[in-house]
Amino acid sequence: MTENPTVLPRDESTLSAAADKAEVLVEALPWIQKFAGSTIVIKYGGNAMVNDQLRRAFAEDVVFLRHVGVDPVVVHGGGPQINAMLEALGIKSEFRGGHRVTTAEAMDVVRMVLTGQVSRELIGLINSHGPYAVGLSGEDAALLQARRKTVEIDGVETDLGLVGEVTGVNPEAVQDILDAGRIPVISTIAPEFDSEGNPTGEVLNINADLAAGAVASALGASKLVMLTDVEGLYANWPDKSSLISSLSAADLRAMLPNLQSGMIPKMAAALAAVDSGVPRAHIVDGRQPHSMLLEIVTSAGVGTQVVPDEDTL
Ligand SMILES: Nc1ncnc2c1ncn2[C@@H]1O[C@H](COP(=O)(O)OP(=O)(O)O)[C@@H](O)[C@H]1O
Ligand SMILES: CC(=O)N[C@@H](CCC(=O)OP(=O)(O)O)C(=O)O
Repeated sequence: MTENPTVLPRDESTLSAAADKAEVLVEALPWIQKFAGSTIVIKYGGNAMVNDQLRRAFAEDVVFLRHVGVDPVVVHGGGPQINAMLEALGIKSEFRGGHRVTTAEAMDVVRMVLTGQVSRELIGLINSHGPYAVGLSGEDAALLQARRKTVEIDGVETDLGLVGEVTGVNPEAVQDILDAGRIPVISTIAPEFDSEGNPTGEVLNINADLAAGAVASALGASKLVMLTDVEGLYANWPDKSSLISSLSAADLRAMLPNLQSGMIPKMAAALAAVDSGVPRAHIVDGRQPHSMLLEIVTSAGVGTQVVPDEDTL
């Protein structure tokens, strides 16, 4: 007995739309070949997590990368989510030089929101595709070590409370998770160490961009991609016509003293990563679904990229 063949109606436009989709897949091939087997650190900023559609698209992109042989490492922020919780609890907080001045009271909230809320939600979304994501904070397996950070404001060294800068990364903690075929999701809380290298027993709040830069350097990542709530770095913020598509580490170093607010740690992190051998750092618009995947697997560079000086000679 023969089955009747199924005949699907096809018109020219359906066929051409299908061909367009195939083009996109084929365009991805050289990029997939280039990055298969390499580590890409993705910093997912709190401002790029503003709705369910974006969060779901992010999780899909990360799982896609993992399935085409890339080792994605997620370092997440959560500034707006911390703000909301501090406000609900009536705890005041302010930013200096792009960092939250963090009191002991605020630190408890930062730790709770980053490790107990933002990280858990992200892990849940990624794991809706399979058992991939494993959460860890900088406190786990000695992943991060930190010391107190101060910032210079108008020539004055200014204290930030329980805010840290990363002094060491233990990449094995992350590598073990990657080697098991899973996706590490990192919250940026770190134990404090004194100048003799002994733990003080305190934990510090680390800006997620700076932590992502340090993790990318320690892992020898082939890219650092930072998702935020602007298209990229503007030369004359807030003039939207001044978006920079590519700049060298030297150009960025010259711009750094004049940057403002959240762009200070973000671009410092991009520079530190490129200076320590990460071949590319990208700032992409996390408000556009799949912007991260587009940056990695297409030739249509989106946002701003920072390249080592030798690449521009
Ligand atoms: N030169 C600049 N180019 C782009 N954005 C800038 C610039 N200077 C300051 N900003 C501000 O930096 C913000 C991004 O930093 P931040 O709020 O810390 O983002 P995230 O939470 O994604 O880390 C932008 O929303 C913008 O308001
Ligand atoms: C010291 C410091 O500022 N820590 C940040 C940590 C979270 C973060 O960096 O979140 P985004 O990436 O969403 O900005 C904070 O408390 O907001």
